Amino acid sequence: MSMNILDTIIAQKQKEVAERKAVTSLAQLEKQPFFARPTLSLCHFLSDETRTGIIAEFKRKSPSKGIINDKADVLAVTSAYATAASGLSVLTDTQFFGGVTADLEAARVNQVPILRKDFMIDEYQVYEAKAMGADVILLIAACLTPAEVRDLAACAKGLGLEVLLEIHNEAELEHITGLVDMVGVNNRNLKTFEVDIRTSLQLIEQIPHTKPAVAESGISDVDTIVTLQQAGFKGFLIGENFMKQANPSIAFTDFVNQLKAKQHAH
Ligand SMILES: O=C(O)c1ccccc1NCC(=O)[C@H](O)[C@H](O)COP(=O)(O)O
Repeated sequence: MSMNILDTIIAQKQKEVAERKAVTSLAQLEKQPFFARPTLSLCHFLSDETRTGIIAEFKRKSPSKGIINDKADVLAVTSAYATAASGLSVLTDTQFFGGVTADLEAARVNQVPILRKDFMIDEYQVYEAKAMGADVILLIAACLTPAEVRDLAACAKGLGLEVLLEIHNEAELEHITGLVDMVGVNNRNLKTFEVDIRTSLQLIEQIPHTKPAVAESGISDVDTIVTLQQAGFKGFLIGENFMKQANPSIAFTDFVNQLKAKQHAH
């Protein structure tokens, strides 16, 4: 049977996690400076109407696009994003996305919630997320069973982290549990890379109203945000649209100004 990109990423994660466990124990992670810090609530920031609902992602490269931006400075870019974003998303996967733990640690100077964007398969990674200063973890339904989602979410909640569960189709709605704080709908099919905003619009009706909904991937214009907002989405995860510009900070600020003008006109 042929492997898709998600299978390849997960196989690599299993190897990496085993290697890291052999080097750093949970007790050592617990002693790291950020481990004891009180976390910020992304749910709370998403409901703050003085912010935009945008979760702005620092993303150097991706399996679907290759290099997006290998020059951007993580501190400068995330600090610009933090002026109006409701949260930051920082990729910590190295092989497929060019991210590193130090990116998230550098972004931590910002007083907005940070999502550790990675492929979580083991409680060890949840401890790592807390140790590097994250506030939220991502659990991807496409690579976890409902029982694994429950266990990883319980571990996250025990450490004071919030959980964003990512789904992509109706069948994955079954992964939603009381331990999940927010539900993300990824418009990118992680197996084929096809992006379609209609995925979000089709699934929103079935997401419980108690869980803020986040539309993810392929968002590149303010009209799409307005459409998604009208459908009920509270969060908008955007990576490539800003990162592909030579200056992602300026691209973000221009986008926010356009969004405010559009919302003012409605
Ligand atoms: O982006 C990819 O190519 C990708 C491939 C395989 C698994 C995950 C992938 N991306 C993760 C994401 O979901 C996005 O980084 C995130 O939603 C932002 O998307 P975009 O605004 O389209 O960069």
